[in-house]
Amino acid sequence: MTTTRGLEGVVATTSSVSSIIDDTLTYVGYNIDDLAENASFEEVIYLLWHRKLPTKSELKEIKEQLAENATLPKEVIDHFKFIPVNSVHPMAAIRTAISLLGLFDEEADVMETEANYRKAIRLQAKLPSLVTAFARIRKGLEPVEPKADFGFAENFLYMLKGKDPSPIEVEAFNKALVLHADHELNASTFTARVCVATLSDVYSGVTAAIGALKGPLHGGANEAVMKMLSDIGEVENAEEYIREKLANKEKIMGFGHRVYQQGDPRAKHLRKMSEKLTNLTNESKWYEMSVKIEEIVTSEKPLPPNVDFYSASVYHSLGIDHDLFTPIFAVSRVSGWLAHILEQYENNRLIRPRADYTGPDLQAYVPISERG
Ligand SMILES: CC(=O)SCCNC(=O)CCNC(=O)[C@H](O)C(C)(C)COP(=O)(O)OP(=O)(O)OC[C@H]1O[C@@H](n2cnc3c(N)ncnc32)[C@H](O)[C@@H]1OP(=O)(O)O
Ligand SMILES: O=C([O-])CC(=O)C(=O)O
Repeated sequence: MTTTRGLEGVVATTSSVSSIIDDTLTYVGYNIDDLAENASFEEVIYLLWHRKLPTKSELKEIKEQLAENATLPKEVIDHFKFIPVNSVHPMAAIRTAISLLGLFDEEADVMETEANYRKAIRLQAKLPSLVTAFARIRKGLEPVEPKADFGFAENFLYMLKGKDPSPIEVEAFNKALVLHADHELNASTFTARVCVATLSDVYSGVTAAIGALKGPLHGGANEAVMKMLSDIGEVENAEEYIREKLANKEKIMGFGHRVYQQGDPRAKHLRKMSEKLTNLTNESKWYEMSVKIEEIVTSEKPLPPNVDFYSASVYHSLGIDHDLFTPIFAVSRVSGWLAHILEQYENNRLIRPRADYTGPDLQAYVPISERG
């Protein structure tokens, strides 16, 4: 048997959802640059789930379905009042809350295609409500209901802050949602597919995926980037901080990628948005510091920034708490997880690789009475 550490380069499935070929990312054949500049997140959800862009009436319908399904069961809101909201990480709270949501869905274990699609709508609609309700309850505030005439990005910011966001905030947030929606067989999506390939349910798949996204080598990197920027504090401290980390062979969060060789095509969109937003908030130091870090890292190593690097200063400029950055990633990526879960069910086979055993040779069992 040959082993490939971290499954690098292993092709584990076919998929028609998204592709990364020669450093170009496409969703169903549409270039990410095109989608980032032009598409609403709702269009992208539809695209990922149906493998085609929606018509006007299909877009209207999915928007209505998302709006109708955004309300959380009272028990799920109430449970936030009984957990240590001020000490748990929001990703842990959201992971548990998604699992809890499944208990209130009568169709949770109905495995028919139509029922799975209805659950996908419910999960996509409810995740923003969950994240924003958690964020408000821990501050002693009441959750805010979404507005019927707001789109997905606008409603998220509205539910989070309780006031109407500005057009530039909505544009930035929509772009971030579009850019994070899917990414071929990344670790959390693979986790979701492994889970549901046992014919487990959609809620289990999404709960498992949230657990995988939480780690700092994956989605958790965006929060870690903001921690690094905050630790550096001022642009002039960046050089010494980064060079010392590199000399100690420590990882610089937000850099490197398993698949991209030349760079992550999503990063440039977030970089542009970071420049725009930090100027507006009179905190351009976060953008300037990020650019400085990029210059230093790329002068030392072939490690371009990934999607998590500039998203940190974008979310910070939108006034979002730093520990909500990864839950926001989940609010977007759940669309991709659900597309892959539905695809996995369509043509399922158990995912079960092998391990190359490296433990001791065959040993005789020694009874406890004869052991020290
Ligand atoms: C949405 C996302 O998930 S994007 C990724 C988000 N994660 C991060 O930003 C965390 C920082 N980056 C990393 O840890 C890695 O680049 C990963 C996890 C993204 C990809 O990892 P892998 O393909 O497994 O590469 P691996 O971790 O084996 O690194 C290969 C080499 O590059 C170095 N390297 C990789 N990333 C970094 C980094 N960010 N900073 C410094 N060195 C790095 C490693 O130290 C290693 O060096 P070595 O060969 O001298 O030991
Ligand atoms: O593809 C990966 O390994 C990680 C990533 O960039 C993503 O999930 O967006």
